[in-house]
Amino acid sequence: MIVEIGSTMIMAGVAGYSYLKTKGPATNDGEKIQRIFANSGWTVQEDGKMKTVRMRRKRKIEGGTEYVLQLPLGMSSKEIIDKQNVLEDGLNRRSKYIEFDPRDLLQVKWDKTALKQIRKIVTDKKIARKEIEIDFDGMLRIRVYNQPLAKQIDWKGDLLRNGWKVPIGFNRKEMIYHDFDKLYSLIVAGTPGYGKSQYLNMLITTLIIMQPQNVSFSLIDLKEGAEFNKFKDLKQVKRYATEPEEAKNVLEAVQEDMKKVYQDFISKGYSNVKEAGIKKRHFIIIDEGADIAGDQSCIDLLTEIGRKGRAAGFYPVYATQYPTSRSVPIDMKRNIPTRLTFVLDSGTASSNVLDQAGAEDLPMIPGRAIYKNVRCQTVQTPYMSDEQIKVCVKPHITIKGKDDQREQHLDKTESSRKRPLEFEKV
Ligand SMILES: Nc1ncnc2c1ncn2[C@@H]1O[C@H](COP(=O)(O)OP(=O)(O)OP(=O)(O)O)[C@@H](O)[C@H]1O
Repeated sequence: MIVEIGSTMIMAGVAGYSYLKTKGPATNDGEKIQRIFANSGWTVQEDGKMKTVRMRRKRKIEGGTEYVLQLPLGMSSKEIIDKQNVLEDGLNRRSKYIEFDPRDLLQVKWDKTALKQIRKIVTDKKIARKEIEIDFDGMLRIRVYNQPLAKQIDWKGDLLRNGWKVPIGFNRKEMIYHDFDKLYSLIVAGTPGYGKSQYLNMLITTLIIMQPQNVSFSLIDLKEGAEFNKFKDLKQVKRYATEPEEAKNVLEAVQEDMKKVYQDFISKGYSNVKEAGIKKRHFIIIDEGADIAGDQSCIDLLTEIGRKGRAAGFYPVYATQYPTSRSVPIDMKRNIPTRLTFVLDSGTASSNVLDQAGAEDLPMIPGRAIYKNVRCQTVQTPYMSDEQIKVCVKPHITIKGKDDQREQHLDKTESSRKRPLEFEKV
């Protein structure tokens, strides 16, 4: 009986499949992509004919399929990348009828649970949402993933690396890192509640664990100290400000320090701290940069630190909830090309940070972000709990207050201190 039901369903499935293939809606993602291009009017005119993309190749990748398409002359890849959501929605579109690919029957074990298994396949298909990534390297590459990225990646000691490499996020294949000694600074943006501040906390803590003797910070927390308060008494924190007026003083002091380091290695005939063998690095971390954006002198200082700081080992990390053309000015972007953007509320906000749309279409998952280092990648940033942060920074708390005390402590050796957690560096 079960066998009879099974064979009838397979026959019906095969017949239905052949019909849909020729007449009905597109049934596989490659066909759907081409159909979306045609239906959305993504075409150009050439010799009096309408031309659209041509599918050149497809290949299996981890967790999905990559489609490689050739664009006709005159079609802009940026416009397509900006409309990524149209492609993603098209690939996730469900018709009213139950979508069932006859090939799914091959997974079914034909016993008394067969109907239950079929129901499960249909339900799984209903709730699964495909995610895509688009790139252009002369060909348009559309990667379609069958499963979404993990919703949480917990921070663990094995994420630590040598040097100044800090984890950015998991991109489905691996954890990707921002190497501050190569890429220097970073702009971080994101609507409240999606992980921007948590990321900054993780970044500070990771740097302290990795380089307790060599790292120092100027922390500017314009959320009235709500975020960086827990770090202010650490010996690595050289300066700390919570008001825009203090922020300017901090930036001026950083500029002075930077000049001294500069003059020091230049006078010895070196062109940067790496060549000079100087191990110290200073991070200027600003949470809610929009609050100083109205003060042009602060923006000018920050832009100069972004430009000259590379050679001197002074690396700014500038974060904002409101990425407008004022809070992320063009000069700053020119000097800080690498960006990390969590969910944003509009394509305009996304363009202000990434120079392209996309962050407004990220799923509303805390920690989900786009990292742009030349090309954009969607990542899930590592989650470090407040408890983990407390444990890791506790051994570094020192007498609070004056800068000279902090500096003195910075110069002391670390040998007598126990590391908060033992981690293996890779
Ligand atoms: N990487 C992450 N993975 C999983 N959950 C996260 C992650 N980052 C943050 N969260 C969760 O989201 C909440 C909000 O994060 P966070 O405070 O960093 O947001 P925010 O964008 O900085 O907001 P605000 O700008 O108001 O500070 C956190 O309390 C945490 O529960």
